[in-house]
Amino acid sequence: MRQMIMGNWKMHGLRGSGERLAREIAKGADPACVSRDLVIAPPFTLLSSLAPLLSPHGIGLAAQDCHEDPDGAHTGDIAAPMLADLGVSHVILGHSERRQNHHESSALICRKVEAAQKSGLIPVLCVGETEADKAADRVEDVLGRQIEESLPRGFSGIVAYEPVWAIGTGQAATEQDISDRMAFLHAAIARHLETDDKATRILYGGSVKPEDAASILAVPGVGGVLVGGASLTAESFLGIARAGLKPAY
Ligand SMILES: O=C(CO)COP(=O)(O)O
Repeated sequence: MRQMIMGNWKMHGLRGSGERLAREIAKGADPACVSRDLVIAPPFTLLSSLAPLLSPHGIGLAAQDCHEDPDGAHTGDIAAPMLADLGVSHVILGHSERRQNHHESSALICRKVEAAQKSGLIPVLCVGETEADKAADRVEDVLGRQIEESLPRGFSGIVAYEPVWAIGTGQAATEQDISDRMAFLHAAIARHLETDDKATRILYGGSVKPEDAASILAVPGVGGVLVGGASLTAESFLGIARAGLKPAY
């Protein structure tokens, strides 16, 4: 399975700076794209202007959230069909910043995943434990519950394992921890969906940098990485996209 390098720009980028960054990534991306799938998730405001800059280079376009209904009286929200209409290919759902800042429950996230799939978008469902969960030795309980409650039965998409304590802290999880969590998540997803153990691509996210990307991407079971801060310059994002690849460019 091809690995995916996904950049989550979060709430960063005005038109000028966002389009400039997308152009720089697109310019350097073609050789890196040969063996990995690249996807950029800018804020909603940049989706339509980035679509024609990224798609000719085979780079996917992701939104960072969507509403669970296809339309309706929901001031300020964005529906999945609106995203599909702009040429969006993926949507990040259940990111810990939305679970925390917007009190999103796993049940709500599950409905969003279903809405995304119905519109032909590929959901990227985020799960991850907090520092307190880790300290209380309940990581597998928390991850297992998030999988059970956020993944609809007919799930067809990507899962991202993002330990909350690793996000934006500069402290990525260790390779051993990532390997253990990948094995646990692959088994939990397969059990829940009654599929093959390795059928679902699982990304790792949390302080991924160009320097440690090659070793993280080499961990068994890792289907790619979801990158926050280091996706905000072309140099570091492309450094991660190329990490560990033979220099055929
Ligand atoms: O939240 C993340 C990606 O969705 C990770 O963010 P950082 O790479 O900045 O830690």
